[in-house]
Amino acid sequence: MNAPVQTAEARELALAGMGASRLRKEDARFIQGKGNYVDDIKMPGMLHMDIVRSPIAHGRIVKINKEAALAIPGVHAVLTADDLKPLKLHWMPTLAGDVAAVLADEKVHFQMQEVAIVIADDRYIAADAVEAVEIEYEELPVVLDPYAALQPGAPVIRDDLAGKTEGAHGKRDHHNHIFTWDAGDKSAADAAFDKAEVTVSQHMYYPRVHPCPLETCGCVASFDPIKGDLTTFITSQAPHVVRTVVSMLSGIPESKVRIVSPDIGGGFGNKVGIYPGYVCAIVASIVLGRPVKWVEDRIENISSTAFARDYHMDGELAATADGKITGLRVNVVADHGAFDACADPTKFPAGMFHIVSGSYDIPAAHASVKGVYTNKAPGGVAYRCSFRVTEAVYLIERMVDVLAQKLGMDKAEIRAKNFVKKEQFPYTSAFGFEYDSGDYQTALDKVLEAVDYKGLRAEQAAKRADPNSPTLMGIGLVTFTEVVGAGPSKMCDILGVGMFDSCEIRIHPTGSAIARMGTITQGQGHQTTYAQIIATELGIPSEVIQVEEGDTSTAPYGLGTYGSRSTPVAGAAIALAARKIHAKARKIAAHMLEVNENDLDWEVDRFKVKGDDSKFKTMADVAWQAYHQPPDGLEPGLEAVHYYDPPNFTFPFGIYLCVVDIDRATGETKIRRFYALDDCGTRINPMIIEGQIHGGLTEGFAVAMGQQMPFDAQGNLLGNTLMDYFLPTFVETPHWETDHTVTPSPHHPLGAKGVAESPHVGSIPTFTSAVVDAFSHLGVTHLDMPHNAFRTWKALREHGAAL
Ligand code: PCD
Ligand SMILES: [Cu+]
Repeated sequence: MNAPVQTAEARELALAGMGASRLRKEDARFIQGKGNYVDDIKMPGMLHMDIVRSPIAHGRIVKINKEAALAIPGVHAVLTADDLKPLKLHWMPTLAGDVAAVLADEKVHFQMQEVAIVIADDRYIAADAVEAVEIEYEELPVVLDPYAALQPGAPVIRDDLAGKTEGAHGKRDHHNHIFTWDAGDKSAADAAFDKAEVTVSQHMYYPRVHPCPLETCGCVASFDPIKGDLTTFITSQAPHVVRTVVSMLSGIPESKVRIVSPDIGGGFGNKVGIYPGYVCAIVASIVLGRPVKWVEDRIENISSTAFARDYHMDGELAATADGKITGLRVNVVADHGAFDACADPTKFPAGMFHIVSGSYDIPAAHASVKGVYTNKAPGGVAYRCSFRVTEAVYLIERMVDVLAQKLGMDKAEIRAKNFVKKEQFPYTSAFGFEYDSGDYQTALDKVLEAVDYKGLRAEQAAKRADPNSPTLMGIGLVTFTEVVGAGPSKMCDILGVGMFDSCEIRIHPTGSAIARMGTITQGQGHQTTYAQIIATELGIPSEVIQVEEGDTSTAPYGLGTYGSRSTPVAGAAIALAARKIHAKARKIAAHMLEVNENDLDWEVDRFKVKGDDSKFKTMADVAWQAYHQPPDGLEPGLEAVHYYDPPNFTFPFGIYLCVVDIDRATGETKIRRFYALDDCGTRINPMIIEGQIHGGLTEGFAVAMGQQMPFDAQGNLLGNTLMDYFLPTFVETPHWETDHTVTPSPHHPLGAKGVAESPHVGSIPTFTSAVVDAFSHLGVTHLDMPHNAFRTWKALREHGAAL
């Protein structure tokens, strides 16, 4: 009997390649508790580190007494800044061009700052020893408000910068001023405002929040005193960058430093930076010659590792009387805490904030961001957003609503009127971004129809007409554009290393494969989706393609995973590495079939001789040949490496609509409906995309409806536990409806754009838009987040709408 003939479609399905909702390969180990996280790593002779932290937000260190701590049995060392000084490691450079104290040097600048470390036999002894370290402080006045910090007589936060009038990003004009960064054309924007028929302005505060991944930060550092090798397992979203920085700081050749990011329990930007704890654990391992583990607890994570946002924003729009936007002006005061430790591409101290013109064709625009020091923890990371895109999208979407309100126009109508039109792409914004592709109107129409927008507005009007309605109904609409995939090396670097990414693929003789990339999954499912790209490109089933990331000793150099850059950058590298292999495979197949390369057609998983379906060689046949008997003149083996430097960012977009019902008696807000349409170009795994959207929407819900990091007057962070800091569970999380359109990126080899951050960036202003919409008939133009029941109830009272 002949073997069953499989159609091309059947063979394609069997590959589980691009477009397939392939189940996550990583889940088999995660759901069985077989993940391997930093805290699962145990090494022979391993010691444990814990950190002594400042109880006050600002003060001088008068005295540190280690005696009692050192006397506890099992304590190996207590180290302070003075111990790090001879190694010049008591301060370290930050990604933003500032320096940050590794251990407080004479002064503490924020509550919970790292002051000393204790290394002991186990975590419990270390914790006891932390309590036993005696530190005397002389308290200094605390400044928490960035506007107050810029007053002439404000307390000096950074004594170490005394007299420095120049920072990493230009002039400093006050002792607490970090930088002022401008984008766009100020005089053009001013001229638009001078001529405007209508102008609106709005102040808004985007609160300080924390990414709060389930797994906190930590590492296991192991220095081998004999070989001089340093291996560190670390919760890092950018292991290669860590290797470079560790080598630069320690003087150990980069070839002797191995950084491994094992499984990571969520990153969300929190694991991009290099924290004092990592540096201290590495130093401790070098000093003691034994492996040292450090893992933060939840309170340490929320209070001291990177926060996000904390932007005080003023927006202004100029427009014609019929709603065409003619100008945009934005002023931001950015609270960076005590050290400028923002994680942004080097040349962008406010990240990609200048995407602030959004999805709209605005002819003249200017934005200015002023970074300020305060007595708070440093950070400023891209919490599920590609470097301050969240703040930018929030601002423009709020402003367009404010303008619509002033003009009495519908939210959807004013947006459609100002969209960058399909035929305008590639479109260069007033800030200089070249938007690669988009089709906003099609997406908007789809959403408005899906939710019956007219019907919703009619229902809202009826509710408003009824004075006894128990609820206020609000409809939020946001039409956002993101900028992800940092980035072209000519624009984006981290500490001088261009933001390219990489992929290496090796096909084995029997036709299975291993592939390694410079990115690192933290839950996104790269092991599943990357294999799908290779499967489609090379005709090898996803199932036999092993994807490995995160070990600097094996993976090619890459800049890591954040800013939704993996698909736009590494995803392209994967496709192009696969195409190099494909080109070689074609030569081998031609040799095997004794035809010219040009006489071959590629079909799913095989090269076929043109016009003769019976003559073909599959990729598996070719792989065997490559190792068995390659054609003369061709080297054996079948592998390729590709480093991809994107020509541009990608610009995914989305249209989100939210309906809320606010209880007029309690202020409780029910999310009745949330409809999210996303366009990320070519979709690799629709199921994973949907999961990413659900996760990002849930995090957006958390930020908009509950997350905040309030401080008391002394600088104590109130609410640094999960009792207080809002992490929605299944119980609080609304039901999400998802939809999509597909507008491929013209410059990406697969047409794919990043997607993971879109739902976060897009949803937050949608919630605010909905809540404010419920109050808009009362003349309310804006309400700051979080929209928790208490704050919303106060607004109901203030505007005479409470029952
Ligand atoms: N078109 C397309 C796109 C995409 N995709 C898919 O999806 C995902 C994603 O992707 P993307 O967008 O590219 O991104 P990535 O880079 O990878 O990632 C990153 C992100 O991611 C997200 N998501 C997530 N998830 C999880 N689970 N976890 C985590 O952690 C996380 N994180 C978050 C964040 S925050 Mo930042 O860092 O802040 O900046 S950024 C971020 C993957 O898997 C991929 O493959 C597909 O399929 N298609
Ligand atoms: Cu961001």
